[in-house]
Amino acid sequence: MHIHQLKLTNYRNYDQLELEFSPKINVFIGQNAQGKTNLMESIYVLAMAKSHRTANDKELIRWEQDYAKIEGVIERRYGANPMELTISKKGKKGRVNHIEQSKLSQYIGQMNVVMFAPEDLHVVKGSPQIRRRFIDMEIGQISPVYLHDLLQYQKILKQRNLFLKKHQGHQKIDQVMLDVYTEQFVEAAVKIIRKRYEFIDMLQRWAEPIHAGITRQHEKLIIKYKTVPGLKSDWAADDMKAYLYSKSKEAASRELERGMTLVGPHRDDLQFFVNNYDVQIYGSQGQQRTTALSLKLAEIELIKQETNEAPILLLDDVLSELDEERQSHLLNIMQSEVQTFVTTPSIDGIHHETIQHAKMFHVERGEITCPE
Ligand SMILES: Nc1ncnc2c1ncn2[C@@H]1O[C@H](COP(=O)(O)OP(=O)(O)OP(=O)(O)O)[C@@H](O)[C@H]1O
Repeated sequence: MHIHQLKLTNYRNYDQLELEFSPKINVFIGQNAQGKTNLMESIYVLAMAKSHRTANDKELIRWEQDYAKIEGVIERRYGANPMELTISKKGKKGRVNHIEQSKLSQYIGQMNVVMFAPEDLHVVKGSPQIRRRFIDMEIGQISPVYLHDLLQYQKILKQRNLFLKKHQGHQKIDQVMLDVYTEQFVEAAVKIIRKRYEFIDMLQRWAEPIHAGITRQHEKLIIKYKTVPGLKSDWAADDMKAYLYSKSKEAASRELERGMTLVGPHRDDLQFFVNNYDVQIYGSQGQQRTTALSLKLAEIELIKQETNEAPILLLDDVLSELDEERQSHLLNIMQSEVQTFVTTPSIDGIHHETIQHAKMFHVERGEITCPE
């Protein structure tokens, strides 16, 4: 799959912009704060209806404007597919083939992107929140219904937390009401946990050989999903629900003391092991980068497997952060059928071959020019 045309209206520092891309490699060169990340973000938002760097959609609208619009023509195996996303203060609307989608979960998944930005290098070392976000965004791409389930879970969690907060420190509470909340909570939580187990399992299958390849067979990468302690991945859904219900019951008095839900997938995490030691604690910076790179490359393969088409790869300011060997692993991918976008302040630190056949663009103060 590749994006052929992009049109931006009132998006961040772009007033009006129309571009045509190469189906292979596109390189955007520009100084700081000129709009390189904004452009990459717009392609990501066109696919995901969500930014990778902010949860506040209003930030995407050009200052003093009422709405932002991103339009793109996506070339797929079976033909061209126009997509359009409008972001206004009232919300977001997505169109595919000029038809408005009643739900954003129907819109997402039509176009697949993999973003590799400097913050992804922190997926190993950073907070659990970064890793949960990573899992959620990736599953969302291959299974849009997951995003719907996740929203549902967050809604129920919020209601249960409100109840606990309201009764914080109270001796007497409406036990029947709490049980109702807990039942709904468990039902939604188990859906999330099962999908995450499934995803991590697939990711592991791709990431392990990729990581071994990058490290010339010196390192074995294991990804471990940390969810509710004691819960087992091979249990049937009903057994998981019964277990989570009993764990919630057990935690109820502590939850009432603290005024929040203490057990559930909102506290999940990932752990990465290289040759059996925890990379987060013992890994060198280089090993953490290799792990992040293996995860991204695995994501590409996983999306290919699930959708039968290669996703679009967005490399925002990361190439120069990787040494020549790691760059060349990305280079191999870029030279295959993956359309790639690269941003960089200068081409000096980038492997020469990578950009030899690329389409080059210059970014300056919200304007993009293509010298050819
Ligand atoms: N909603 C907005 N409306 C107008 N301008 C915006 C908006 N949001 C961000 N900007 C401007 O966009 C510019 C930042 O662009 P961007 O983040 O793409 O930088 P960049 O070219 O990737 O540079 P760097 O390499 O430093 O990340 C800043 O000048 C910022 O003020």
